[in-house]
Amino acid sequence: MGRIPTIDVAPLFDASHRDYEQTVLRVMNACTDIGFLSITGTGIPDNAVRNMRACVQAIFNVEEDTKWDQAITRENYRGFIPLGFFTPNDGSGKADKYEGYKLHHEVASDAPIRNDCTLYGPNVWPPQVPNARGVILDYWSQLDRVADALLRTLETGLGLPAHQLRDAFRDPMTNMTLLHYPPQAADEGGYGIHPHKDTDALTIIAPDPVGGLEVQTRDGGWVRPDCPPGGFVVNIGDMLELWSGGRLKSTPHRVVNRSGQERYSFPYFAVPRHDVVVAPLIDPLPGFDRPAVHCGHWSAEIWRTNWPDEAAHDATPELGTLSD
Ligand SMILES: O=C(O)CCC(=O)C(=O)O
Ligand SMILES: [Fe+2]
Repeated sequence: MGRIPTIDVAPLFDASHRDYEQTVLRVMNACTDIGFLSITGTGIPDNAVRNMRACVQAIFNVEEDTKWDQAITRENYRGFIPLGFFTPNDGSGKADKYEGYKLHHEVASDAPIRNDCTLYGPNVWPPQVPNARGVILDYWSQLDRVADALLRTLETGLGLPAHQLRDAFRDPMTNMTLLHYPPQAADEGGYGIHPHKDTDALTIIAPDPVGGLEVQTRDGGWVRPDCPPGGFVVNIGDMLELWSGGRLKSTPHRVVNRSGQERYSFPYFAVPRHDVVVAPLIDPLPGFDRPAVHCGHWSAEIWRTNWPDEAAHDATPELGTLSD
């Protein structure tokens, strides 16, 4: 344990590929070991990522006032999260050194699913960057395709019925955070993002070449993914850990931007439909005992407890915490 492998996932898009089974095994080994992997061979064109990065830079390259005017609200977790808007939930009171822009799976304002769960809806697209909607939704659909292939891989690897995981992602609560991390001085404490586990099922990130993502090994050290240009970093979140009864690992990670340059990131967080209840689909590992998570309730609690004056209570799902 301790190494983040790079895996060519091209065979995973074709179950009859002669390297399909071997590639499934390699992905499973990474996900049951460190819980992180770098992937190549996704078929995502380089210019989709390049356009996305330019778009994210343009979104943050506006007056500070604009960001506060278009900030997220308690009712709608979409739009800017200006620098220092939230303090981390670890009680330290130290704000993470990033600014963000929150997006969710795009749903039309008259879509029937909004009657079942009010968290669904259209995104707030930044009016200052007119091509943002097109560029981001194009990139998003590419990642939907990659996430689907990875979920099929995990179905195979865990011995689950075909589609058992993938079916949970029809009308998903998948979301994305656009992130801008200003450079941190060498003697400046704190984090871009403090150590945490992802609470979703699966995260996919196009790493910024300036670096800064660090992943905890089981012996407590920190390693950096060595992701080749054009590749993506994938990690298992708490929901897949729970579904797999503890076999797939949700691993703490953090961001420290000591590159001296601006860092931009846009993680895609795959989250199931609102009415999906995540619970082990196979016998849990000995000692793995966690309550089931209702995705709609979980999402609503994430929205609510991000506000520093909102406390978690007994019904708040136990996800993303570092104490096991
Ligand atoms: O910016 C990154 O590379 C990682 C961000 C992250 O871990 C998160 O948003 O959960
Ligand atoms: Fe994360």
